[in-house]
Amino acid sequence: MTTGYVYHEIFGWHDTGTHAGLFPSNPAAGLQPLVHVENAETKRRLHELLVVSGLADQLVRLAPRAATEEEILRVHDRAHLDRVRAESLLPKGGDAGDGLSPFGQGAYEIAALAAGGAIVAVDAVLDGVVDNAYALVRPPGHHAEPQTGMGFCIFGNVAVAVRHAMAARGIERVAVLDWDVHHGNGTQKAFYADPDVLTISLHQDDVFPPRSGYRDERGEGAGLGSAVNVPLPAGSGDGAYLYAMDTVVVPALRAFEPQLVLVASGFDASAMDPMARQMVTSEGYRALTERLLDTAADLCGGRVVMSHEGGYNPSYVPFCGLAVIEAMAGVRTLDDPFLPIVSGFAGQDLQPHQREAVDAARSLLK
Ligand SMILES: Cc1nn(C)c(C)c1/N=N/c1ccc(/C=C/C(=O)NO)cc1
Ligand SMILES: [Zn+2]
Repeated sequence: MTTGYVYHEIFGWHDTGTHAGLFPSNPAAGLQPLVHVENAETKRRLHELLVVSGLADQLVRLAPRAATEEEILRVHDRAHLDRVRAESLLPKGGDAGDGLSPFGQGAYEIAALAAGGAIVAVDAVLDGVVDNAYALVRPPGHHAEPQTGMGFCIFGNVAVAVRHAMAARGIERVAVLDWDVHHGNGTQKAFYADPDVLTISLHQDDVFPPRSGYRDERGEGAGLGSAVNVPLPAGSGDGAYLYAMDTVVVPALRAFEPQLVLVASGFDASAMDPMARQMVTSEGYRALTERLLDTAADLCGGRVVMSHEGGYNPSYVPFCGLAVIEAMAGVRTLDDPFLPIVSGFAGQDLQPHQREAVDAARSLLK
């Protein structure tokens, strides 16, 4: 398999600051300047592991380009784009829109490059230059809604790439699988009334955005049934995620018959992530990827494009990302040294209450 890879050092220059919008340093209250979880380090370390493992040499390097205004406006309102661009001109930057997502000067150009990176990956797959592709972009995008950024996201990278595939490349049906541990609310909202875009989100139940990603969020109007949500209980590990993949995601994809599959690929469902309480291991991510690729091979010539989202443990995200991209390229390089620890956690296998949660989601499939 030939796998495309998008990365650019400037993604590491996106400045998310030291206050996360709500927690400015306050010595009298014991608050030190924050090390923001959404920082460059985790993505840089994944990139460097791809290089050091030798896997990068087996990937087709794709240079990102900036998404144009027109491409961003296929998903976002003019007001959102203009506000981000205006605040991005300020020396101290601004916020993506929810007050929790600060950014520095020049963030507009970096966010446009992230969305454009996902577009470049889609074009390389649709042009047959590569079989599949991974866009290691930053800032993430899956929380960004048409009218506002949110949860560290400025523009909906995946949503912009979906609209590009449909408007500029004539693709008629696109499926998005979001395995980031947080609900893919932005992508869901962009296509909630669109029957030609299937959005599937696997996420820890009710973490972020608050009260978002419930099973009964299934789409609206012509789009009813085109959104699938699988909220999973805290503590869900490889067994629960693979059961959800096998009994909900794969059947939904087979029924929808997409011509292209995008993945909002976050690794914050991992067993070592600070932002949630799931237990997925690198081998769990590898198995999820293999199942997805097998399904995509049957449905759409294996056309799968992944765009990086969350994932905040700088030691473990690299090995989770390595496992996914190895599966995409069909090779193995370095073993995950943390695997003996995390795979040994009690409860990695499917638990009754997790089976019930997945079965409840499956019962709502159209
Ligand atoms: C709610 C709420 N209220 N307050 C006061 C705060 C500070 C709240 N959470 N902020 C969050 C919590 C989690 C994320 C995860 C993003 C990600 O990794 N997505 O993939 C972003 C912001
Ligand atoms: Zn996340």
